[in-house]
Amino acid sequence: MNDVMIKNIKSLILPKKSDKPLKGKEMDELKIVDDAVIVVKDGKVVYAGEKTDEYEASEVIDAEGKIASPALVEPHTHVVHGGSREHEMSLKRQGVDYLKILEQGGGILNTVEQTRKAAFDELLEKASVNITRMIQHGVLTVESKSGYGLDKENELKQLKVSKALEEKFPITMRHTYLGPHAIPKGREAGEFMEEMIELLDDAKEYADFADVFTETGVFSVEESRKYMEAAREKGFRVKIHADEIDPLGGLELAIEQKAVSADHLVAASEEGKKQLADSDTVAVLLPGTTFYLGKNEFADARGMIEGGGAVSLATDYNPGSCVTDNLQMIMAIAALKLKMTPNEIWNAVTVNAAHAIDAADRGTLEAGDDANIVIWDAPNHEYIPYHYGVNHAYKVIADGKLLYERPGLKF
Ligand SMILES: O=C(O)CC1=NCN=C1
Ligand SMILES: [Zn+2]
Repeated sequence: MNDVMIKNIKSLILPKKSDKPLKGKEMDELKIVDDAVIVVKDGKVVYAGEKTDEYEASEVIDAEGKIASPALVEPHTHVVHGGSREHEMSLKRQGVDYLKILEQGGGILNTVEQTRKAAFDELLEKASVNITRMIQHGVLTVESKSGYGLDKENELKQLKVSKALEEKFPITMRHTYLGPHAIPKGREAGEFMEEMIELLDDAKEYADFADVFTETGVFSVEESRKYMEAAREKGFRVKIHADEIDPLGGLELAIEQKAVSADHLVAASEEGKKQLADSDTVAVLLPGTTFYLGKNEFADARGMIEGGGAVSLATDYNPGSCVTDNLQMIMAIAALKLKMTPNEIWNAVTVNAAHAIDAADRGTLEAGDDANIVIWDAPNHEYIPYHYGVNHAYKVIADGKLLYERPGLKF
C-alpha cells in the first residue's frame, strides 16, 4: 500500500530529469500531462503521470482541479544576515550607485557590521522567517551563502546558522562559503584574500561550495582565480558572482575553473557566452537584482540559451541588491525582461536550478525522486510568470506530507 495519492491534478508540469543541465533548445521542452495523479511511498515518487487505477494509497490529497509541479529550487540566496539596508534606498534615489555605496563603507560592509553584532539565535530566527516564506511560495531546496562575516568567527557563524536551518525545516539546502565577498575598511584586497583562502579549511566542514565576488572595487579576476584554484584543491566545487556590474571576464574565469555556476552575468562578454555552451557551468541569472538596482540592461538570457548554454534563475535574496524571497516574482521578471519562454522559465527554477547547486535529485518528479510537490492556484503553467507579485502556491507537499496549505479568510 502506498502512502499518499495526489489526485485531480488538472495538469502536471514534469521537467525532464537529466544528468546534465538542460541547454539551448532543450530548455524550451517541458512535458505537461493533463488529468494527472502522483503516487508517493516513504517520501519518494512511485508514479507521476496520467490518471490510472493501477495504484492505491492510504491517504489522498485533493489537487482540486488545479495544476501541480515539482517544488521550486532556489540556487542563490544570502538568506543568513543581520539587519537591513532600507536606509540605502534614499541614496539610490539620489543616484548613488551600488559600488559607490560599498566604497563609502555601506552596502555589504553595513550588513557585515550588523551580522557580526547579531547572535547565532538572532540570525537563525531572522532567516527562519524567510525560509518559511520561501516554503509558502513553493520552494523546498535553498542555497545559502556566508559572506557577511569576513572573519573566521562570523563566517563560520553564518555557515552554522545555515546548517541549523536545514535541521529545522523539512527542506534540502546547499551551503556556500563566500568569504571573499567584500574587503573590510583599511584592508588591501590581495592580503585579505589570503586570509579568506586560509579560512577554506575551516569552511570545508560546513560548506558545499566556495564562491567569490569578482567585481570592480572588490576582487580582481587574478585574485579570484587564486582563490578558486585553492578551493578546488581542497575539494570544493566553485561558484562566482561574475560580471554583475562591470565586464571583468568573470564568466570566462568560471568556465576555466569548471565552476558549477556563474551568477549574475549582466555584463558577460560575447566570448564568455560562446564558451558557456561547451561547458557544464550553469548561468544563474538574477533579474530581480538588475530590477532592484534600477538598471536597464538585463542579462542576455536569449543569447545564452540560443547559443546553447544552460540557464537557471534565482532571487539573489539579500538585504541590499535584491530584497525579495519570492522566486515566482523572478519568474515574471524573467518573462518580461529576459524574454524567456514559460517552458524555459519552469526548467530554470527546477531541473537547471538543481544542477546549479549539485542537487540533481531535486526539481523533478520521476520515480524515486523526493516527493516535493506544489499545487498551484493557477489555470496553467504560463499563468504564474504572467500574473506577478502574488503567491500562487496553494498546497506545498514535502516528502509526501502536506507542509503548507494557503489559508482562507476568516469572516
Ligand atoms: O549587496 C549585498 O549584500 C549582496 C551582494 N553581493 C554581491 N552583489 C550583491
Ligand atoms: Zn549574490
